[in-house]
Amino acid sequence: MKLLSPVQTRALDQATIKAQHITSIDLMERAASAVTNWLLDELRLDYDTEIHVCCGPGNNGGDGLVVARNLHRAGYPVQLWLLPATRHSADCTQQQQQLPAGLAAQQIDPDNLTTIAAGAVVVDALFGTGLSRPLEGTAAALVRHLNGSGATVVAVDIPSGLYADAPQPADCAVVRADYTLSFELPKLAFLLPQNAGFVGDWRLLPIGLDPEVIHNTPVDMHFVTADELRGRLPKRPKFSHKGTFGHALLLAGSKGKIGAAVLATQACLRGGAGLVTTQVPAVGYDILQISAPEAMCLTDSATDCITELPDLAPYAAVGIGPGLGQHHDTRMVLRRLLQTARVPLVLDADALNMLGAYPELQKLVPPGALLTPHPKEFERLVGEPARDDYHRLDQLRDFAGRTGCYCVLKGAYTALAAPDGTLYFNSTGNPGMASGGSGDVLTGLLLALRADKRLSPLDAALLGLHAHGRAGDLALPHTGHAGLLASDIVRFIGPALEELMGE
Ligand SMILES: NC(=O)C1=CN([C@@H]2O[C@H](COP(=O)(O)OP(=O)(O)OC[C@H]3O[C@@H](n4cnc5c(N)ncnc54)[C@H](O)[C@@H]3O)[C@@H](O)[C@H]2O)[C@@H](O)CC1
Ligand SMILES: Nc1ncnc2c1ncn2[C@@H]1O[C@H](COP(=O)(O)OP(=O)(O)O)[C@@H](O)[C@H]1O
Ligand SMILES: [K+]
Repeated sequence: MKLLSPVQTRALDQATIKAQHITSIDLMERAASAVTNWLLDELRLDYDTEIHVCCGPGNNGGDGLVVARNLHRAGYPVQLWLLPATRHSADCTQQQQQLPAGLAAQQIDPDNLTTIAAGAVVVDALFGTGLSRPLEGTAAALVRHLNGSGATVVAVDIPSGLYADAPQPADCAVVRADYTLSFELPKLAFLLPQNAGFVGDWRLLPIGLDPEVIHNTPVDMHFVTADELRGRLPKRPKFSHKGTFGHALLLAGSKGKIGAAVLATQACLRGGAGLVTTQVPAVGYDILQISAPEAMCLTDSATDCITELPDLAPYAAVGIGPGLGQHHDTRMVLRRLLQTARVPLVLDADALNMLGAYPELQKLVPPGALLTPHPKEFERLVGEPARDDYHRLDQLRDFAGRTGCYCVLKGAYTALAAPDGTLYFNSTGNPGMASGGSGDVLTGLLLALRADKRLSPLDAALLGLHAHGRAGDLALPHTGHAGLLASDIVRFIGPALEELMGE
């Protein structure tokens, strides 16, 4: 799915109106019907629930007016509140004029805000994507009042006061919604941790926006869904053999962190690599051979950390990082690897930390490599803390563009920046995955997909990120959130990949 800017969203509305020979009011009615149906079917409004609909002066307020009208006609006791404003959008004005006689709109008075019961439902239709400055005055007072009420708040399109694709100045009034009901496509703001407390649980409601216009709108950000990836993982041909899918080499582990090497190795095996060889320090030999008998094991001459780079000739891709440690000799191995590898690389964890600590190493990273930092590792990599989540995305794009690498930023909606600056947000995964080892599993899986010559670097990364999160989602019913371990993710990599396999 494309992530559109507010300007592009407006253009899409206009193009839809033109292409479908409808009016802007028709589109507003569609949006409001979708919201009304969600309130009735999903939130299961009760006839005795206290319901407040708060409307602003623009088309977001217009949506709210229609929701209030729909609920009123369906027999629900709606209290309708209007934000005082000097100018209203034409459609908002028209909807106000067409309110049914029995539904009185009341002006919001900042000095006398209505009491809202904790069990009430509030529909926030104050401001949508037309927000042009932080909320102040009556709007800000109302928002703070709503946020302190304990009511269930349902935001229409976007929580009022939140920008769709830019950061807020600190301490602005922004609605803290329990649910955000947006139309057709998600907004960048929904995907960033700093906005989680505002956006709540977000849903997309289809309103028939023109697919051709969406298709033709150029964007540099995507929210990647299962539908878009399904079929992009090639099937395994009948006469395939272990050489067909590539031989992956993994350099991982140090004393006390051989588990990271085990998890990454298991994930690489489950990710479909034809052959997997893992090099571990001598201390890891028995552990790896016992826990991943399908993999071959190279042992380093050093006991506790990796100090030798094997001959790379047999390998289709090389991964380095999980549990590696940052010993001087290990750093020399990383340097040699970066200098000599002619195959796809996956760099994670301590490999990234060493790139951060030694910028001269960073210059050696070959274009096309795949890097998988979490936010702290990414900060070390770029050597500068991000001001906020938006700035961090700018840094991510800049890093990918500057180095020619594919760089991941791990999190709830893991982002991937391609060298051309395009951002892809992953849509799978759950908070049960926020525990040690999940990232090691991702590295192993991505390594397997990078070793498969049939896949482009971009597809390998997108499929791997998706399947990793999906495997976590498939594991969840068996483990619960707290009980979800990285090894559970490994167990479900196979089924997750199977869902993406095409003809
Ligand atoms: N395709 C879609 O997404 C559709 C969107 N519609 C709705 O239309 C909305 C966008 O409507 P508008 O463009 O009218 O935008 P808004 O409803 O957000 O209102 C913008 C108006 O508020 C004023 N304003 C902006 N920031 C303010 C502030 N901080 N304090 C006071 N006034 C402020 C602006 O000057 C402008 O007059 C969407 O969010 C959505 O709810 C639907 O009606 C139809 C379909
Ligand atoms: N709340 C979450 N929702 C979805 N995925 C998550 C969440 N928290 C963590 N993950 C995923 O789990 C992995 C954690 O990686 P990382 O932080 O490197 O862990 P570790 O180093 O312990 O293996 C990442 O792929 C991340 O996207
Ligand atoms: K809103």
